[in-house]
Amino acid sequence: MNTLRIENLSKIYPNGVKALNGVSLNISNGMFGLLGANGAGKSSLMRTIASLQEPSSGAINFNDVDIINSPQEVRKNLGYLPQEFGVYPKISAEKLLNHLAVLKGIIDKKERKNQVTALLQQTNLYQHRKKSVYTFSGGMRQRFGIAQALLGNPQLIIVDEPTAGLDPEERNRFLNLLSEIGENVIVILSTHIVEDIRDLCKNMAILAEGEIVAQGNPSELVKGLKGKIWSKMIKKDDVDAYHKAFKVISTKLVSGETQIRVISDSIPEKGFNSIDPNLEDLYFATVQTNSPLKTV
Ligand SMILES: Nc1ncnc2c1ncn2[C@@H]1O[C@H](COP(=O)(O)OP(=O)(O)OP(=O)(O)O)[C@@H](O)[C@H]1O
Repeated sequence: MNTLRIENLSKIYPNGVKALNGVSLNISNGMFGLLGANGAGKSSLMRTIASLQEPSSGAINFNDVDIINSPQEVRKNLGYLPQEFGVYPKISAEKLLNHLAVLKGIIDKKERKNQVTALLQQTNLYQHRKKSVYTFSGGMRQRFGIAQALLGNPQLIIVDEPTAGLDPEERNRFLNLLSEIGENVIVILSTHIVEDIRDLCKNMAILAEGEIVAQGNPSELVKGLKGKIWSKMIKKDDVDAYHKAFKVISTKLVSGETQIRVISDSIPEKGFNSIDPNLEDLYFATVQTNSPLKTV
């Protein structure tokens, strides 16, 4: 079992932006979802765990080794799919993966060939191996990104917003691939898409303005909201008034009408219906009230 312990991590960039503020997390094998809006600090956290940048303060231990003082410990165990993978050279996927395997230190030629072939098959790219990656679709590129991240059998895999821009079929295929991998290693999936986390992650955290505002098992966290989420269909013109009167967590157009969802310990007023909370409610409720909700 691999363990990643993050304690009281903060990151202040030279321009004074405090991107992370006292982040503490315990992560073990399986898929861990990190949910947060744009600018919440997800990439800052991912880059710091990947030892691409140092934190301003705090500690990170991977399998009980301090990886801020010994970054090579995490680097040799790391598979990283950054948000921007950069420009692909005009060589075939197979050649590029082989080249990346050399860079990752897989020097034995036979072993390298075996790994490259197995990973192209696992990511369903084997039939496209002779094509250049820059001709690939978004989904194929992300699958190639995972193939390169898996070179060298890493124990810690970090994927930063991997599903943005993928069509639903590719997104499904990609997420299934991740969950297969996540059984025996740590996979940290950073995303602003609630659905990416709902079905796949046994543990998650919500990051807002550099702080962890909720963490735990997604369904346990959602259970904590039971009986507290109320909905009502209202006129579009009344939205502002409801925002002033109640803790509105979301407003949605449903068949041309406006549905508001409100968080409240008891019925807010006549006409509201109690509804089963979902992960999206948890996300909006937590980010807006910013009150830490924790389960053990
Ligand atoms: N190298 C940097 N120098 C200065 N500020 C930075 C740097 N990188 C990120 N920031 C700032 O830190 C904050 C957190 O950014 P970060 O990219 O970590 O968030 P994010 O949750 O990954 O968002 P996104 O999904 O938009 O990438 C933002 O205010 C951002 O502008």
